[in-house]
Amino acid sequence: MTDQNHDEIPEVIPDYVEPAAPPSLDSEAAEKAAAERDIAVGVGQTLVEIDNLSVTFGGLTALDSVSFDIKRGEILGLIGPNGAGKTTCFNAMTGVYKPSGGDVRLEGVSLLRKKQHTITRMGLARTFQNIRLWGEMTALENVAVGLDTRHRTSLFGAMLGIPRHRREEKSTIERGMALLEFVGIAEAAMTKASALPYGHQRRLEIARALATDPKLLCLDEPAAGFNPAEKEDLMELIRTIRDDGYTVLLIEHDMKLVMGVTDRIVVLEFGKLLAEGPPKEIRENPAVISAYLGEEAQV
Ligand SMILES: Nc1ncnc2c1ncn2[C@@H]1O[C@H](COP(=O)(O)OP(=O)(O)OP(=O)(O)O)[C@@H](O)[C@H]1O
Repeated sequence: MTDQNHDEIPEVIPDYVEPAAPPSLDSEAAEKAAAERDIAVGVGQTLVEIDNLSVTFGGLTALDSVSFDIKRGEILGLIGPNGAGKTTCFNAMTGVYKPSGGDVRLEGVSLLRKKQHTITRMGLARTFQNIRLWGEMTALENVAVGLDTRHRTSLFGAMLGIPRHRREEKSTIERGMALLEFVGIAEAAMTKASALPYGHQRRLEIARALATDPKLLCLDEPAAGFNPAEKEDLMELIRTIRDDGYTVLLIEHDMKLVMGVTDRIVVLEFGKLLAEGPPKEIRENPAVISAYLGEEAQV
């Protein structure tokens, strides 16, 4: 949904910041958090195809025949001025909005007409611009909800306490704790989500999305409301997530963050694809600069 927080609008395109070396991973936490995943298989292959995707709201075309690919193992930035169609694109990909045309394919399989929870199970997870956590549940319980989407025990099996259910319960706690550790908030595992500091809530959202073991993690403005130091930490976390074998699609208004963390960038303007390329190229693209200058002039 459109965010009217103009504090987040970049001052045109700031100086390019060369990405720092990735931090070392806590390999034990990473292994528990993603025990069943084939890490870094097929890096660089097409994971998601956005194919002539269109979304209309009444007379308004919010997304107009947009096409781009997301490659396995990359951090792809999705940027554009306010109202360009970024969140609409996320919503069409994740089954929140029904596209009026085109297709979205994950590993060649169309996501159209699939329910949101089916799309999650197929491997597409997201966070929201406005944090959506279960406020009365602890941080660990919030992550457990994500992990539950992967369990195979039937309700009947759970009621009978069959060994597989007990194993799954134990692994939920272990993997949940590993995920909280992975995003850096393990000490807050037993704290109610609503009582967590804002930055921890953002990290918890990411942990909950990772709990579904996604092939693609979509982050919608994860740095909104962060101070510069928190943004630096977030960039490090996003790189760590990518280096652990996940593919990331990132909507973000903060240009320093986008330029510093992404491998490639797709730019939307007025619902259309404006440009696509590596950060250095995008930063120097006259059409992109003028799109942002236009936005600045409107502020
Ligand atoms: N549910 C909706 N009903 C009607 N119009 C909508 C809806 N969602 C989005 N729009 C409109 O579609 C256009 C694209 O909005 P969208 O939120 O996707 O842009 P955005 O690029 O994510 O912007 P922002 O950076 O401000 O979040 C805007 O004109 C917006 O007002």
